[in-house]
Amino acid sequence: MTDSSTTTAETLGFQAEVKQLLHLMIHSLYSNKEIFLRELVSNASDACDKLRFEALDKPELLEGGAELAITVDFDKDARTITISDNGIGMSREEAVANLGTIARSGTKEFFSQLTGDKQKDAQLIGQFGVGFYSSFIVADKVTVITRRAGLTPQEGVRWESDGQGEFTIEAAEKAGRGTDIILHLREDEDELLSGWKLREILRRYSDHISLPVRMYKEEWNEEKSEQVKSEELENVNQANALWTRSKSEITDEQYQEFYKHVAHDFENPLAWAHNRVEGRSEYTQLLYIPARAPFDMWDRDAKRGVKLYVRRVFIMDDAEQLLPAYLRFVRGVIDSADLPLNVSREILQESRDVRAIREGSTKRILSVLEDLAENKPEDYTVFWNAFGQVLKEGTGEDMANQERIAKLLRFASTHSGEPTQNVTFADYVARMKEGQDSIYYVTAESFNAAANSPHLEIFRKKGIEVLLMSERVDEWMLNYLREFDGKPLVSVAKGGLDLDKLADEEEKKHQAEVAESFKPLVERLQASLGEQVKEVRVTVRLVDSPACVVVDANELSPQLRRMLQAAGQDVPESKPILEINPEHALFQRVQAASDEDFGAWAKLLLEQSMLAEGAHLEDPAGFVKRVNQLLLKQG
Ligand SMILES: Nc1ncnc2c1ncn2[C@@H]1O[C@H](COP(=O)(O)OP(=O)(O)OP(=O)(O)O)[C@@H](O)[C@H]1O
Repeated sequence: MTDSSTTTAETLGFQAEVKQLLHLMIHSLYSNKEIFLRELVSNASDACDKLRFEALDKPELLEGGAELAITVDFDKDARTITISDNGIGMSREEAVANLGTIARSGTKEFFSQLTGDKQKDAQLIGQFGVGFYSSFIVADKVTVITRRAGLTPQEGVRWESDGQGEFTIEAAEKAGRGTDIILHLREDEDELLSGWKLREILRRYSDHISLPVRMYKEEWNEEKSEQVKSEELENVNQANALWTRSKSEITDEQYQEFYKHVAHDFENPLAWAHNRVEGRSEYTQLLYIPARAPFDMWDRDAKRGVKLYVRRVFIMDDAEQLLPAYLRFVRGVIDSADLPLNVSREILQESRDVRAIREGSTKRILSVLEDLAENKPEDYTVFWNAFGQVLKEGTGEDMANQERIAKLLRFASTHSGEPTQNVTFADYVARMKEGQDSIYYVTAESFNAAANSPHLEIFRKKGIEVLLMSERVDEWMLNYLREFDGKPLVSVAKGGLDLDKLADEEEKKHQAEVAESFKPLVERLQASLGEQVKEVRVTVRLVDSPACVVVDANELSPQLRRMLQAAGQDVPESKPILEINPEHALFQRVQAASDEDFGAWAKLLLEQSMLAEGAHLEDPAGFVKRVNQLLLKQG
């Protein structure tokens, strides 16, 4: 029994984002219009993969033919191109959901980024993936006739739209399962109505598809003096999965096209690794490093991971267990010879074979990145700019490979003073001063805050390089990454800086004298600030600034504390240590102040040090009042 809603014709509206996508795509992707065929053949191939997978449990789904294939045909008189597959097909509900909406996380945010500038938007749209909707680049009407595998011929569905904002859907009889996509070409697209042209596009874009892509054979007809189609189908692609071929038979272009298919990207990848692994676990990997981050990179729920095949049979997209999360930018295929065909996500989590694949693939990707960094530094920069922040997560997530990951990191530093992240730990170590045994860094909310931190003053004076870190992930990374090459990573804003080895005798003597002679001042400040500080002491860090705040070496850095608080976490109370530079001219004033003003000075020194460090003051209005009070005393 079928209810009326599944048999009658209905006109439905596209989701607002689909309308927007269609409009933008038609206008910005026109110069790339041939991609429609790649997208539709790609979908057809995915539909066959899904059927093959579902049929593992329900072989009856393959009724009427187990040989899966894609057929491309054209009709000069009707001015149509038809792409047919005998894959999984769609039910009425699926057709409405899949061909009328975009069901992907982050879609709204994505559309809000579009600027109206054709070139920029074309890039963004490419990044988003246009899929089925790319049909409307060349067609002014698209008809889809589809039947879900397992349903009867009467339960077919006909979907049609002119891409303007609505589509109709109604019941239709369809003899075989699968999907026919019929493109009614726009007026100027007649050049596509040619067997030669379509074959050329298919070979270029779809040669790697593992299923046969077929077209009707054509022969030259003397009488008509034109190519005439015969009844016989022929394959136009190689029809064996690209990763199963041997490397020497595959051109760079083929690798690149395959990447576009698996990654739904428009741009070429930066690098790839193609290997057959034998031994404890047997599998083939074809893994790619993209050149740019997908729009939903930072969305934790976004799909990620590589496609899993078992002995050429597609099992699942986004098999995130096959790679650690910090390599979630990697795209590609892993084809295992060991896993059972009915493997589920749950089984993947437990499987020893999967663990072996994950370890092997991780090592492989790290080698690709090392190779890129060494031999193609410009490409590595592209990679680093797109994915550096994600890779940093690996320092905590993958302790076994921490050292290798650390070598791949890039930082901004006081050496150039530029925000560009291009300094390696090895560069830093090579520039370390005589007697310097630590790698120094500062963390702050922004590059400027880091670069202007007062904590850097003594390092600048002594010409010691400091790494400038301002990404959220840095604090997290520094919790795990404690040293490089046996040299500890030390925050310039934490603990008592041990710069002794870098100071000459005279300096040391001078420091001791200063500390001694300003003891009463330090005690007075301590008494005035009381519970607000943990300690007041004379600094060795400052040159130009009067004071700064620091925390003990074992405490959370103020930057991390703020991040945790912003994320709603309870963090234990901690009081700052106020370090003063008593030789700064300001202290003449402080020393000379009346008892009443001294309190204001003490508080002001603490507050300005906290501001410089990036903190938000508890009582900003009180701070302003104190500044004004003391400014007025000047005259
Ligand atoms: N030939 C087909 N057979 C069965 N289902 C299909 C077919 N073509 C499209 N679909 C369904 O429509 C959905 C939407 O397709 P569309 O091409 O817009 O996006 P996609 O392939 O999921 O992703 P992308 O936009 O990245 O290509 C697919 O996920 C699939 O479920």
